[in-house]
Amino acid sequence: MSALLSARGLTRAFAGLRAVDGVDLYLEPGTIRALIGPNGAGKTTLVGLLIGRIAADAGTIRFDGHDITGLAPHRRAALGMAYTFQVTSVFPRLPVAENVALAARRGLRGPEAARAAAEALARVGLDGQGDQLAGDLSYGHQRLLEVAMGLAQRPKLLILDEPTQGLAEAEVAGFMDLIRSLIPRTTILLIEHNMGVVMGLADRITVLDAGRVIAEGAPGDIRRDPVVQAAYLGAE
Ligand SMILES: Nc1ncnc2c1ncn2[C@@H]1O[C@H](COP(=O)(O)OP(=O)(O)OP(=O)(O)O)[C@@H](O)[C@H]1O
Repeated sequence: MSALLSARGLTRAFAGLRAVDGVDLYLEPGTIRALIGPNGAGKTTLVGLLIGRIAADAGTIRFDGHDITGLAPHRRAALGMAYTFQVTSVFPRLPVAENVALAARRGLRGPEAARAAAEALARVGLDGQGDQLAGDLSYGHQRLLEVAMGLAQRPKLLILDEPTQGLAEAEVAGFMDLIRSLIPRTTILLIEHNMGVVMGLADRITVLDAGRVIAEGAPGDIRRDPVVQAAYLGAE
């Protein structure tokens, strides 16, 4: 099967330090990929390169048949890439439904945007709370709202940066069910520190360390990989 996203040789340095150093990444459609690695490994920078918020020094990125290497973030979004941030980015003074409607209108128009927004809210289970101010939702529900904002764009690829950070145990279980329910329509790239979530969700795991991919494979292989254990899992 051909990759939905393929990145080759992606490189980006900050003040001489290679935050991302010659990374290759291939995402099969309809799968869940986790990106893990110690603090400062380059995960957020890599995602920044994929979505176009950070320019690459070298390397190429193809997405759904297009070379997107030099494309602006909104053009990548229009091709079907959505992402949620590490820090919650909802508009607290707007109603929940309006937050999702705004996100939907980034890529879709009129009645289709309205339909996508309603669908996305229902998908994360917030359809009963559309009239509440987003800022009045619990932290966990705000994180779900963010996922709904990503889904409202009907993305082919949804990138989630530490989506379970700060969630209660019971919320994490619900979140995992939600992510599974998005497959195969949506492909998922997940930056995640919670190893239970990573091992429970990912089809494949890519391990970054000091800007390089040090391992990639199925969860069981990654768990047993001595290089990964030395660099990362052993330190947990
Ligand atoms: N805008 C920037 N300017 C300078 N250095 C940066 C910048 N962004 C990232 N870095 C550096 O690049 C390296 C990789 O950072 P990055 O945030 O991508 O790692 P990460 O794996 O996402 O870490 P964390 O798990 O802590 O979020 C770090 O050494 C960081 O200090």
